[in-house]
Amino acid sequence: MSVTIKMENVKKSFSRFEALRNVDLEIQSGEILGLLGPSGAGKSTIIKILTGQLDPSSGTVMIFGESSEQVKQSKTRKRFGVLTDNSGLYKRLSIEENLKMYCDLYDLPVSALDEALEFVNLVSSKKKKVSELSRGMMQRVTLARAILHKPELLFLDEPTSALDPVNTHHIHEGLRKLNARGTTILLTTHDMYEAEALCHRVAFLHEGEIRESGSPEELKDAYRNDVIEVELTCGESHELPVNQVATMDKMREWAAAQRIRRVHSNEPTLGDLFMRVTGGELS
Ligand SMILES: Nc1ncnc2c1ncn2[C@@H]1O[C@H](COP(=O)(O)OP(=O)(O)OP(=O)(O)O)[C@@H](O)[C@H]1O
Repeated sequence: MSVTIKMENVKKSFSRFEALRNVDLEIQSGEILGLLGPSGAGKSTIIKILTGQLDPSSGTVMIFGESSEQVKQSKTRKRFGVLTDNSGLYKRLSIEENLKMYCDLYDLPVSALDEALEFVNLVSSKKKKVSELSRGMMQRVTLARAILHKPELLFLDEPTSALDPVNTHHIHEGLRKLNARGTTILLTTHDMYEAEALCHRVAFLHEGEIRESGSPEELKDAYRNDVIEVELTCGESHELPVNQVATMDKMREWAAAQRIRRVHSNEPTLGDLFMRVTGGELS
């Protein structure tokens, strides 16, 4: 595995406000990394810096082994696909006409358009004008545009925030397939289920700093409190340490008297970790 993205000591200030304080982030090729954090944490700022829409105030940013300055001058940007909230679509044109323009720009066959529309579940709506689309449809068109040229690296700023569960599932399947074909993906999300379902690694960003990173399993292990919660039929609830003889004795006693209603493992969710890392500022 090689390193696709490397950010070292990256700071970004807007006037006197420090949006990014000291970001170190590495993404390996073939990885799906989820950037999690409350509103205003700096997630979009990181994506904008990586995609050349903003310059960092200091620090180094390397993508495919090139500095962010070199990337701006080279053809490397064609290796990216980007989805941000800025759609850049022509409202008076249809979905198909908009995407056709991008096919021409990237010198792609029209078959690429159909494949991308299939990916976002919009084949039957391709004649619709962009001005007539719902927010979720618009989001899917911008996603189709981002993957049209089969990029090696995909930046997705909240890719499913406006989607219903069926389309979210469809997009997740598509992203997994793209990743299986080798696409590296950096996505931001507020949806902890999405993070857990899709990401090999997650990084928690808070107040412009990465506070924790690792695979969802590693992070949950690190924060696990080794207790089980036993709910009894009388309504009482008891927390007991796992792997202790006394716990097993108690469980045996309750089981013999048929007093156990439910047993919970108390494994923390990514949502629990988010709350701990960010001090409970869910957005
Ligand atoms: N162009 C700008 N000028 C001034 N401040 C900015 C600018 N862009 C972002 N900020 C500030 O930087 C901080 C980080 O913003 P950013 O958009 O990166 O957050 P975010 O984590 O993506 O939030 P959200 O989840 O709400 O999209 C915020 O406090 C925001 O107000």
